[in-house]
Amino acid sequence: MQTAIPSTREETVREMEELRRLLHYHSHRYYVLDAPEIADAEFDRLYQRLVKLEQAYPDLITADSPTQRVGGTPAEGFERVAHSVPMLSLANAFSAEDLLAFDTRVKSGLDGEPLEYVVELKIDGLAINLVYEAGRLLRAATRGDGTEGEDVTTNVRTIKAVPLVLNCQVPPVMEVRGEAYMPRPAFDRLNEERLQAGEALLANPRNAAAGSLRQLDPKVTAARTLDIFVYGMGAREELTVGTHEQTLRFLQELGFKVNPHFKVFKTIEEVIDHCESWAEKRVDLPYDIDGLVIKVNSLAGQRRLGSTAKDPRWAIAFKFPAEQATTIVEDIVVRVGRTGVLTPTAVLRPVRLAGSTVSRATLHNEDYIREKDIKIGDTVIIHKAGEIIPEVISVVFSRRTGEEQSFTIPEICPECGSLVLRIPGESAHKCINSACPAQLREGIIHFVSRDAMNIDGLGQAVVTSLVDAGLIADAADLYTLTAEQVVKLERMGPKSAQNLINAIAVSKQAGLSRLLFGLGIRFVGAKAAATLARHFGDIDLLRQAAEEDLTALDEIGPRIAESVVEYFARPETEQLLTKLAAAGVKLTEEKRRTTEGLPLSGKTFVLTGTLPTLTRSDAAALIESKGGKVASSVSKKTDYVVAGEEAGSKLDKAQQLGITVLNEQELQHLLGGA
Ligand SMILES: NC(=O)c1ccc[n+]([C@@H]2O[C@H](COP(=O)([O-])OP(=O)(O)OC[C@H]3O[C@@H](n4cnc5c(N)ncnc54)[C@H](O)[C@@H]3O)[C@@H](O)[C@H]2O)c1
Ligand SMILES: [Zn+2]
Repeated sequence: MQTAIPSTREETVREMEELRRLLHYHSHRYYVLDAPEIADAEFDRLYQRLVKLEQAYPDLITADSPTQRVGGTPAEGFERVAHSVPMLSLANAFSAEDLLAFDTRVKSGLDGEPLEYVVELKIDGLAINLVYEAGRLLRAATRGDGTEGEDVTTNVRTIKAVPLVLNCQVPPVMEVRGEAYMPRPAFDRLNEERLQAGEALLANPRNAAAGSLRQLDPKVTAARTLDIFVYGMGAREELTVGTHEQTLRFLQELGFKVNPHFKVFKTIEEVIDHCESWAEKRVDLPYDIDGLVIKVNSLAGQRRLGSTAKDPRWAIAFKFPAEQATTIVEDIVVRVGRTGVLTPTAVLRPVRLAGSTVSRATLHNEDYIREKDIKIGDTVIIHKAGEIIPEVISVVFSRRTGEEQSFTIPEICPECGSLVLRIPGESAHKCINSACPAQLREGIIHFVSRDAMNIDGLGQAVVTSLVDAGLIADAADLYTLTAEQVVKLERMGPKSAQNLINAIAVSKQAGLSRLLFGLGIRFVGAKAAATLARHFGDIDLLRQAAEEDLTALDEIGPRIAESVVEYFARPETEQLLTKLAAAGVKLTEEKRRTTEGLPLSGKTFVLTGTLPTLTRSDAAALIESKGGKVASSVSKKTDYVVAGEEAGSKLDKAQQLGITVLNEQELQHLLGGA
């Protein structure tokens, strides 16, 4: 999509019309049919584009523009209900800068009055308005277009967390608002059942929740295990609370389920830190959140700020980088892994996803491709959560043209030409050649990966060149490489060669747990590796362990134990370990790490910009080895900011907060000349 404003007015008019048409179409699919065709991030991009054009040409804003209206239209089949207080949407913030701008707007709206923010999780479900009369649930409605929603009372009654009668004295009429959602386990179960029944899978828990609440048969809703968190009130007569926080506590006392993770802050900087911290923590929640909601705490302040036609000025939604995106499968290629298994991979038209550009997604195996019916040329929705490689979750069948091509696993290995066989009883296909060069290469790629030895600068391309040039025949050979050898590789300058050698040297201290994982012992994942390392503390003790010593440990089952014993009995393992030890690679692990007594214990560092010789992760490893902590964003709790070339907003912030800024040399000095 273009980013510049079109040069002529006619072009702008045309683009705006097209955007409105697309946004209406997709809103209908999303809000009314509960069957989106594109990922939310793509919808948001189209929407932001329209906002930008409307800002440039305010006279071209039409009353029916999606930027002027809330949500969708109520669906057929339900009674319509008018909301006594409109149910608005929320403006979005996609970055710290957006939150700072929100803070500035709020402060000027309140003439600089002292201010507090309440930050809540943004549950990814759908808004429900609950009307209580004399303490009894009278009606429940969806948001609809904000003015009128659908009457879904009978269905909402099946949600156990919705109190039908309230605990104590309440005003004669009271409206409570909350988010109905489907917990992740219930969603996975539902999709599993649909898969068995040959029905279309639901795109995400939000759409599943919306679809479940809008069933004409309440028995279906009841079977779907929905839940609700409430977060505010609509009409609120005769209430004495003065802040949003008090409202939440009051609702809790009345017997409503309020999400426990809300917090009050005095500054926007603390709000930003808090929001960023949830980007990782959220994967541990049993339900989906798509961001956090920041609200002005004082209700008087909220009233003073008021609302636009679409959203309140006293609140904003901070959205995480998108985890889903829509793109096209341009090709399907096969990669041979370190165990010889062939993994089909989709080559995608590059697309932004969860903060990075993605051009590949795993397709796991042939059965997976069949099940999802993925073809070359298909438009697909892809998904990425946490650190996991993106996955294709579904095909947008309505975009099929008939030109798409089916894919089958090749019968001979694309790397060595040997025969490929399907492993009996599994869905995997495998190259039968145990000396297949792909296996060595992939083994090294695994060895240096982030959760293993974590060697920066050793990506796929460099490893491939090293293997192809015959410079390494096993992982231990990495440690005898010299900068002179490395610099001869294609696209390798003297500086990056030296950086690579530094990073390899740093990895010698990675410790037993990372090493064990990096060795790629069958069934030994990062977690089992950590358990083994913590328990044995030394690779020699682990090598002598019998299967029953291993299975005695929590989390180590017979399959892992058998595999570990078999691995250490191999002569080539013996050889490899001898070489690693000779190279000075650490083969032990402190049984428990404590930072007490270390020189940097209790100090928090933030790294920004490019340092002259150390990569970020090497610098972090050095700091941590001296007991320091490395954080991702600058706050008042930061002790030092280490800044290199092209340091950005973190450096500005450090200067604002008066935090000590170090260059690499000063850091090295602090580390004791390390
Ligand atoms: N993929 C598509 O085709 C498509 C189409 C239309 C809309 N969408 C997506 O829908 C979203 C826009 O929907 P929207 O207008 O409902 O806005 P929104 O969902 O971004 O924000 C408003 C809603 O947040 C919810 N919410 C959750 N927790 C809350 C809390 N603690 N306090 C207050 N509200 C809370 C409420 O339901 C409220 O109505 C966007 O993410 C957009 O990408 C996608
Ligand atoms: Zn092969």
